[in-house]
Amino acid sequence: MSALANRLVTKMNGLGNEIVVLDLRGGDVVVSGPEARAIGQGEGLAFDQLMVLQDPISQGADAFVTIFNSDGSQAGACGNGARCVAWTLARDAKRKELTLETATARLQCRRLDDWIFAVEMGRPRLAWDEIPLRDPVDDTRSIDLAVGPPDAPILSGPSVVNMGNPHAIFWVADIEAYDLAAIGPRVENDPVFPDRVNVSLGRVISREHIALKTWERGAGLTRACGSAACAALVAAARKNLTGRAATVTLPGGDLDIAWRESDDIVVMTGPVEFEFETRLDPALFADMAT
Ligand SMILES: N[C@@H](CCC[C@H](N)C(=O)O)C(=O)O
Repeated sequence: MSALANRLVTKMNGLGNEIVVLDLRGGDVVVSGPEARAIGQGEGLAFDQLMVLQDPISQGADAFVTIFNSDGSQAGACGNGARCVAWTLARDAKRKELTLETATARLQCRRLDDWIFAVEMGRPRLAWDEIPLRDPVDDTRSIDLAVGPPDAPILSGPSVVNMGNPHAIFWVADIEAYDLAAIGPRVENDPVFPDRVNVSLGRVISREHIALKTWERGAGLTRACGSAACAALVAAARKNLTGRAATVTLPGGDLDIAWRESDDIVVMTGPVEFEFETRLDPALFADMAT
C-alpha cells in the first residue's frame, strides 16, 4: 500500500485559490508528481496547489514546503498556499510567528487575526536570467513580446518579475476584455520563458490599487495568485504606476502588498479559509508502484 494512503490532508483556500496541505513532517515519505496529481482526484480535493510539509532543513524553521501545481509540476512559491500552511502550523503550535522554508526562500509568516496572515515573500528578482528569459534584455519592466498578429497585437510589452516563480504581467485598460484562458497557455509555453511563466492581466486603478487576473503555470485560471499579486505590485512600482504598497483585487478578493524599502522584501497580507480535513483514499494510489 502507498505510504500516502490514509494520510490526513487539510483542504483550504486563500481567496478561492484551492489549496491542499499534506503534513509529512516526522517521516521520510516524499511525494512524486503523479502522486500529487492523484491526490487532486480525491473527493473535494481538486487543488491549484498542494503544499507538502517536511521536516525543516535549517534551524528555527517550522517546515520545509514542497509546492505542487495541479499538473504535478513543482513551483518555487505560492503566496496563498503559504498563508494556509501558516494557519495549520499556527493552529498546531499555538504561535503567531512561523517560518517556512521552500526550495527558493525562507518565509516569515505572522498571524494578524484568526484568519489573516502576513507573509514575507522574499526579494523580487528582476534580471533577465533570474526570471528567467531565454535572451538577454536590459530592462525587464517591459519586454519585447506580443500576443496576436504581428501588425496588430492585442497584448504587448509585459513586465516580468521573479517572486520565487516567474511572472509576466500585461498592463491593460480592462482585464475582462481578453480571453485569458486562451492567451494564458500560449504565453505560459512561449519559448522566451525557458521555465514557463505565470501570466497575468493587470489594470492600475490608482497608485494604491491594482486589479489582476492570472493564468497560473501548471494550474490554469485561478481565483487568486498571491505571488502574481506581489509581482504585479513590484512591476507597477518599477514603472512608477503605483507606490510601493497597494491593494491588489483578484477575482477571489483583495490582497495587501507592500514592497519594503528597508530590505527589498515584499510582504503579502490576506485571508485564509479552512474547508475540511480528510484522509487520503488508498484507491487514489492503486495503480502506482509502492
Ligand atoms: N497560487 C500561487 C502560485 C502558484 C505557483 C505557480 N502556478 C507556478 O508554477 O509558479 C500563489 O498564490 O502564489
